[in-house]
Amino acid sequence: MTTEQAPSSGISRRRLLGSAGAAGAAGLVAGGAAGAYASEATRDAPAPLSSLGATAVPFHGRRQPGITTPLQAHGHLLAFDLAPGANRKAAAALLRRWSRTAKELMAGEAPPDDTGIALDAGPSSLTVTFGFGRTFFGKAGVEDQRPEALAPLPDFVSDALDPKRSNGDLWIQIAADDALVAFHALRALQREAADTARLRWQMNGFNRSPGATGRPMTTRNLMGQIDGTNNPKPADDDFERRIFVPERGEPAWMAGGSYAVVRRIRMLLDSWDHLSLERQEKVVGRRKSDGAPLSGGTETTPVQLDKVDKNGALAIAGAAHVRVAAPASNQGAAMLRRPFSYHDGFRDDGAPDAGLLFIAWQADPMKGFVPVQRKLDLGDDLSRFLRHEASALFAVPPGCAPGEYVGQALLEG
Ligand SMILES: C=CC1=C(C)c2cc3[nH]c(cc4nc(cc5[nH]c(cc1n2)c(C)c5CCC(=O)O)C(CCC(=O)O)=C4C)c(C)c3C=C
Ligand SMILES: [Fe+2]
Repeated sequence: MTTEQAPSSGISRRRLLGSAGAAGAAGLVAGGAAGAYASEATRDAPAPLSSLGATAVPFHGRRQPGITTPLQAHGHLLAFDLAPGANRKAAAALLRRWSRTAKELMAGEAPPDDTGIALDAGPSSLTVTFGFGRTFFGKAGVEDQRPEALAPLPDFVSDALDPKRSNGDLWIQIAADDALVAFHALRALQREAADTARLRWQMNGFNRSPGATGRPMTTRNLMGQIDGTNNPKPADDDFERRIFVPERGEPAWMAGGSYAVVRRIRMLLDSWDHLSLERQEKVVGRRKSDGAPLSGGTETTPVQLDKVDKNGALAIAGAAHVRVAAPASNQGAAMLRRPFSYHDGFRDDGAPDAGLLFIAWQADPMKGFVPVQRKLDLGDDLSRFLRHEASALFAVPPGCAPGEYVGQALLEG
């Protein structure tokens, strides 16, 4: 992952707290000299933010934030449909509003008419990422600009998709290390959709909070596995080529952008939890405790798919998830997986409605998600414990420069 995050120098949202917040703080300590001193201190010199709160990710840049940004603890995925009659001009105005607000919120600044939900907090690594779904282009009158890569994903045998929670004209991924900061952004952006776009679906997810483990670690999913180890790394020679559309790519407005495949994948946790540890590890091909491949070594040791044990059996079984999903088994197909776990209570049958909001980033879904999912669909031991319940594909344009908005080259090009 990149190191694009930096502690923010600004505490502008906290300064905006102003006298109302200070009066509240004073109320807590009213009644003596110490109280007067505390209220003065609260107004003029707020305590420094923790590094978690102070960390800001830049909104402007070559890439949109939220793709190579280290995973945050809280995520919201929102899909919108354009309202009837909303045309290209209205869509452009919406993207301009959304981009301005995203920039302010990511810097820890309060937008006009602020709801106050995130008062006191710093930017907390907030990222906001915007994408366009296949159905956007016809409605906005820019059909000729629709990328070929946005062709509908093929059907997969294991699909049990809910159309109401799939697809969408516009997509926003919001993520932050503070739950209130993330919800604050969601509320601000949803209010700004106003009459131009209506919410189609929303999914809420989470990851480990920074600082929860003794040292920084790859996150775990709800099956208890360390998940994300063998992701392409920004330092890899072919990282840019695999994840981002090349500068001379087609269509021109997508150069430097990426494609996000979003799948809501429910885990059959009751069945999974009944498997022995040995069986669980065989299904994945890695140790549960530390994520080390069953072919030996530690978490980061390269997987040896041809390694055999003393009995001549493959160390990583033929249908183990890491074998079937590996680039070596899929003519080099690779994607950057950047998921959130989710838990939406319990189903009528008593099973947890929980799993993974799987988000895969790639330069071309036909060279990333599609071939790998086809292979998994046919013979992956892990798939027996998964249900793909919703699916979407979005074109995520490159980042924008100060004064511009995301998608400007599409909507004004
Ligand atoms: C189509 C792509 C993939 C889907 C869908 C998918 C679902 C899924 N995966 C896990 C858990 C793990 N996946 C791991 C590795 C891994 N998974 C994919 C692809 C999909 N996974 C790839 C390309 C890889 C890397 C393979 C390799 O090159 O070694 C792992 C191992 C640790 C890691 O490398 O991240 C785990 C664990 C779940 C739970 C899941 C659906 C809910
Ligand atoms: Fe996987």
